[in-house]
Amino acid sequence: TDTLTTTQSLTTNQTLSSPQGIFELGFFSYTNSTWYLAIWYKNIDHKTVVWVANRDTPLENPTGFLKIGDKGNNIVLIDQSLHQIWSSSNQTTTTTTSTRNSILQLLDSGNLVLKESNENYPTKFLWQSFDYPTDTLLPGMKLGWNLDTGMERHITSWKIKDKDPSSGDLSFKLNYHGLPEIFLWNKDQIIYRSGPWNGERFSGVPEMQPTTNSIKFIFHVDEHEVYYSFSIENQILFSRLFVSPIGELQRLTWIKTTQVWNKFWYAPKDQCDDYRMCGPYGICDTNASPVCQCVKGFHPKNQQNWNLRYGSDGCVRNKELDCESDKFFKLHNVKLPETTLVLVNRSMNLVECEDLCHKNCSCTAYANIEITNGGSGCVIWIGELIDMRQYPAGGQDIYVRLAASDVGFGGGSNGTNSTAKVAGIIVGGAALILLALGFFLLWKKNKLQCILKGKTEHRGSLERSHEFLMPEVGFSSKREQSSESNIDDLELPLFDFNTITIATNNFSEHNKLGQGGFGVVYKGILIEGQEIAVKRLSKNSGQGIEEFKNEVKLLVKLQHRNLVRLLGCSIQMDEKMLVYEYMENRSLDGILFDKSKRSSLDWNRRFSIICGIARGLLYLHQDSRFRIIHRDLKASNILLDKEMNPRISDFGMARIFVADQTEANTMRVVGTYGYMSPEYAMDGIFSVKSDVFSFGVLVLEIISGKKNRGFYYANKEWNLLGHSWKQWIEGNALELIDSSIGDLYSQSEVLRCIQVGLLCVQEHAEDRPTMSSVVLMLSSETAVMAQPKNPGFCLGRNLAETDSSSSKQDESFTVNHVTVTMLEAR
Ligand SMILES: Nc1ncnc2c1ncn2[C@@H]1O[C@H](COP(=O)(O)OP(=O)(O)OP(=O)(O)O)[C@@H](O)[C@H]1O
Repeated sequence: TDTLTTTQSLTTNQTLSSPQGIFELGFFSYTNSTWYLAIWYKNIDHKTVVWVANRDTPLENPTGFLKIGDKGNNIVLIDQSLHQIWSSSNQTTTTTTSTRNSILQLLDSGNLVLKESNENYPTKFLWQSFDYPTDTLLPGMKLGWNLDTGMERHITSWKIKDKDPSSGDLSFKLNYHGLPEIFLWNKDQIIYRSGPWNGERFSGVPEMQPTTNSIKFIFHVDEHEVYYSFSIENQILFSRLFVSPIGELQRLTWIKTTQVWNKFWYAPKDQCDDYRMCGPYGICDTNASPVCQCVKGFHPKNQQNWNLRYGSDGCVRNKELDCESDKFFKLHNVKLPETTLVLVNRSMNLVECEDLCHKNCSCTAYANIEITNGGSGCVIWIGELIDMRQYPAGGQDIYVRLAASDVGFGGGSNGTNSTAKVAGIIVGGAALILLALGFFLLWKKNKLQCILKGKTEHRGSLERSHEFLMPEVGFSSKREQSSESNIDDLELPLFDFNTITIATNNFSEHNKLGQGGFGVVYKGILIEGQEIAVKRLSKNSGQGIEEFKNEVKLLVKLQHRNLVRLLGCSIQMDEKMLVYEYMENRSLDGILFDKSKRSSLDWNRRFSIICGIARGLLYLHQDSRFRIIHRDLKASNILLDKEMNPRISDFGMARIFVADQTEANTMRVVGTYGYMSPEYAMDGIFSVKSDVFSFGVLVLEIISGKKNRGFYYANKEWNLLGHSWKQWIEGNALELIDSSIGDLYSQSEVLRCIQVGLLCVQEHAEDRPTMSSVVLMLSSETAVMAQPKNPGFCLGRNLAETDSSSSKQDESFTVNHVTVTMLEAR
C-alpha cells in the first residue's frame, strides 16, 4: 500500500510503496545499531536512499515504528521505550491546527505527504518531505527560498557515503541576494558557486545546453519564491542531483541496461571551479599557465605569491579610476563574477546599462543578465569582481571598468556598439589553438547533454519605470502569475533590498538620520544619484506583507508639493522599509527650536511654511482620493526641502504600522503629547479636527519659536497655548513673536496667523475651523474671522502629563512609542 492512516503504524519490517511502485518508504540500517526511516527507489537493487527522516536521531534498535501524531498534523517516530525520537513538526511551523482525518501517502514522485484524507487538491499538504530535502534533489523538489514564509530548502551531504546518513559538512544552498546563485559550502566556507542563471543555464556551467528532451531545468524568481528545480518528462527516467560527502555535486542518471548510476554532470570539475581561486580581479583559465591571470588593466597584488602559483591575493589596478574618463573593456566567455552584491535591472539594455555604470563611479563592471535573444537586462557590480573564470566557449560577456589608459590599444568598449575585442586576459600565444580545442571538446560533451531549458515566458509587462526600483527577487519574473496580478503589482514600486543596502552603505551608522517611533531612518543615494530616506520599520510593525504592500500602493499615489513623497518600499523577508524622497533641510524642529539656527527663519519664510503646511493638510483631509487624518502632526514631522518648502511626512503611518490590534481598537494609541487635541488625548476620539488642533499648536510654535511642551510662562501654569490665549485676550498678541525674527514682518499677517492658530486649538472640536477655511483665512486679508474661544489644554500640567514617564522633551508620548495616522476610504 502507499498509505498510512491515523489508526495504523509502520514498523521497521514494513514498507509503503508509491502507487506505481517507483519509490518505497521503510527503515534501513547499515550497522544494525542505527535505524533510519527513509525513501529509496523500489526497483533499484543497490538501495539508493533519496530521503532520510531521522538522519540525526536514529532508532537504536529495530523495534520502533512510524505513525501519524495524535492531533493528525504531524508524523512521529517512536522507539522501543515509546519515546518520540523524531517528528515532522520539529521541522515545520505551519501545521499547528489539529486535523482528524489525515493520511500519510508516498507519491510516485518520491514525495511523502501528510494530507487530509478528503483533500483532493493534489498539492495541498499538511506536510511534505519535499520541503525537507536531505542530500538529494529529486525532480519536482525545489532548492531555494520561499520569501513569504522564510522557508529555505537546501541539500546537505551524508557524513559517510552509503554508511552514515547523518548531516555532513557539505551543503548546496541558494543565495537569493543580488542575482541569485547557488553555493556549495563546506561547513561555513564557500567552495564552489554556480554563477547566476542567465536564462538558459548557470553562468558557471557553460556545458549545460538546451537540447530537446527529458530534463527540463527550472530557475524561478519572483517576489514570493526563488528556487532551482528540474523536471523529467518521462517518469521512468531517473535523475537526481546529489551532494556527496567529499564535496562533489553530482547529477546522476540511471542507466537501465547496465544498472548503474551514471555521472551525468558534476562540479567542481577543476581548480578553476574552486571558489576565489584567483582572488579579486583575477580570472582563472585552465588553459593558461599559471591558471590565474589578471584581468587586463590589473597586475598581481603580490607578485611573489603569484609566481609561486598562489592566486588568492588577486590583482590590483595598474591605474586608479577617475570616473569621468574611464572606459570599459569587454571580457568574452567568462563565468560572471559573484553576484551577491550587485544591482539588477531587467528592463535595461546593454547601452543603458553601460550608461548607468559609467555614471556611477563605484560601478566596476556591467553585463547583460540574460543571454537569450541577443542579451537583455542589466547587472552592475559595485565592488570587487570575484571568482571569474575563462571558458573557451559558452561563457558570458562582461564589461570591466578601466582607467582609459589601461584599456590600451584597440580602445575601450562602448557597450553594444563595440566589436568583439581580444579577450581581456593575457593568455599568451597558444590561446587560439587551445580555444579551438576547447570548442571541440565542449561540442563533444554537449552532444551528451540533455535538455536545459530556462523559463523564458514574457516579462515585458513586468518592467517598471523606476530604474533600480526593482528588486531582483520581486521583478525578474512573475512568470507563474496571472497577468492581472502583474498589473496590480505594477502599482507598487518595490525597491530591491540590495539597492537599499548599497544606497545606505549597508545601513551604516554614518547614514543614520535619526530614530522615530516607527524605526530608524537612513539617508541613501541610489545608483542614479537620487537621494532617498529609508525608514526601516521596527520588526514588530504588526502588519503582514500583503497588507503592507496595499497600504504603500495607496500612499505612493498621494502627491502634493507639501507632502514628502513616498517613493515605494522594500521588503526583505519579514522586514519592511519605506523609501521617501530625501529632504535636504531635514525637520522643522531642528531649525525652529535651535537657538543658532532659528534666525534663518524670517517672517516671510515662517509665513510661507505655515501656509504650505496648511495646504498639505488640506490635501490630506479633502483633496486626495482618500481622507487621511494624520494624527501625528508636529514640528519633527514637517520636513524642509532644498528651497525650504515645508513637506508633511509620516502620513498614513497608522495603516502601515499596526502596533497591536487591541490597542488600535481601544484607541489607546495616540499622537505626540503637546499636539494632541483634548478629545483625542482623553477619549481617543480622532477626526480631521484633531489634526486641526495639532496644526494650531504648530502655527503658534512657528510664530513664537517655542515648543508647546517646553514652554511655561512665569508661574509655570500656562503652556504655550495658555500663554498665547492670555496675550491675545489682553491685546498683547504681538509679544508672542519670536525675537529672532527681528522687526521685518507684517503685523497684520502675524496677527492673522495667531488668530488662526488660536481658532485651531479651541477646546471644542466643533468650534475649530476646517483646513479649507484655514487656508482661506491665511490667504485672504479680508476673510471674516471668528474670535477664538479658550484653547484646550492650556495649562502646563494636564491629564497626560501626570504620567511619570513623560519628560519635558518633545518626544512621542505614545503607547509603545507608536504614533499613528488614520486613513479612511472616501
Ligand atoms: N525624507 C526625509 N528626509 C530627510 N530626513 C528625514 C526624512 N524622513 C525622516 N528624516 C529624519 O529622520 C529622523 C527620524 O524621523 P522619523 O519621522 O522617523 O521620526 P520623528 O518624526 O522624529 O518621530 P515619529 O516617528 O514619532 O514621527 C528625523 O530627524 C527626520 O528629520
